[in-house]
Amino acid sequence: MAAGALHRSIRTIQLHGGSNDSASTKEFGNSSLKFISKGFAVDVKFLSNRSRSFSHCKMHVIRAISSHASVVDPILSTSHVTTDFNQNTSIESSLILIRHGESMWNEKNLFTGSVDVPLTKRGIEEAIEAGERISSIPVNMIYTSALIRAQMTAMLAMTQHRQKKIPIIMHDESVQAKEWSQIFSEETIQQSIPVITAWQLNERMYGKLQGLNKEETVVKYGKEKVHEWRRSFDSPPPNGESLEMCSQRAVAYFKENIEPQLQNGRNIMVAAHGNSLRSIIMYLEKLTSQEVTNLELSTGVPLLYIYKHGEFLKRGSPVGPTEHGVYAYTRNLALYRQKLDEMVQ
Ligand SMILES: O=C(O)[C@@H](CO)OP(=O)(O)O
Repeated sequence: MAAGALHRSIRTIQLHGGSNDSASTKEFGNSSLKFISKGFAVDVKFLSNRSRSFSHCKMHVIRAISSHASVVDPILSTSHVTTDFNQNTSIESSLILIRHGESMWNEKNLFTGSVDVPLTKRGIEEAIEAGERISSIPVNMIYTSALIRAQMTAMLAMTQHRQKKIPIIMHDESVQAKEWSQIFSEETIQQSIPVITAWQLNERMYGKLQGLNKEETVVKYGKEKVHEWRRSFDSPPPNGESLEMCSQRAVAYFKENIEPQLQNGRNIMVAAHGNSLRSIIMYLEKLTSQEVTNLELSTGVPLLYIYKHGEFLKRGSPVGPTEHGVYAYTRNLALYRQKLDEMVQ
C-alpha cells in the first residue's frame, strides 16, 4: 500500500489495561479525548462504550504522536507500533549511529571538541555516501548534537533516503520558537521527520587542547600523554572532559530520550561525534573502560543496531542500500524495504 493510503487508514483498536494508560489525561470531550501513553500523545475518538472507561473502549486512533515531537510516520504507524499498550514485547526498532563527515578541523588535524566547525567537501561527500548506505533503513526520528558538523551530516544523509521525507529541526528553545515553527497541515507533517538537537550529544569538550594541532601536541607533551588524553576513559585533557564525563551527559541523554523512542518502535538515527558516540557505543555494547580505549570511529560511517527485547544487537555498517544481508537481519527491515520498493512502482 502506498504511504499516503497507509496514512489515511484509521484503525479501530482496543485499549487494555484500564486507567493506568490514562496517566496524564489532557482533555476529555464528548466523544474524543487526548492523553499521553508511553511517550505518545494520543488523540482518540470513541466508537462505542460511552462509559469513557479506558478499559476495553472501542475507539479510533486519530493520531499517536511522540510527546517529544510532532510527527508520526505512516509506515511505522500501521506496522509494528503496538495497539495493545501493555504488550510491547514484539517491538523491534533500528538505531543508526553516524559520526559526522570530515570537518575542516579534522582536515587540519586540530583538536576540535566543542568548537562548531563545518564539514569539508570530502565530509559532505561522506555524509551523502552514508545516506546512500542507509537509504532503505527506516528513520522516524533524528537526533543530532547542537554542532553544525553533525547537523550537516544528518541532513545530507537524508537527501539520499528512499522514503523522501523531509527532516525538520524542532525548535523548542523558547515558547515563541516552538509556536512559530508549527506546521498546520497533517499531510505535510506526515511527510516530515523530526530532528531533535541536543547539546548533550556534542563532542567532548577538549579544554585547552581545542584549536591545537594534534601532531604538535604530541611533540610538546609526548605520545603517551596525548594518547591518554584522547583515548583513556577517565583522564581528562587539561580543563576538558574525559570520556567518562562526556559519557555522563551523552549516555544519560540517550537513556532518557532516545531509548524510550526505540521502546515505542520508532526507528532512530543519531548523528554525533567520535567521543559522544564512543560513550554511547560503550553503553550499547557493554564495553569495559579498557575496551573502549581501542574503539575508533571513522568519519561518515553509519553503524546499525537493532533494538529488541530490551537488547541492542550490533549489525555492523551497511555497505549499500541493496545489501542483502542487512535486510535478512529482521523481518521488519525486509518488509520496510519491500514497502519502499512498492512506493516507487
Ligand atoms: O578533535 C576532536 O574533537 C576529536 C574528534 O575529531 O578528536 P579525537 O579523535 O582526538 O578525540
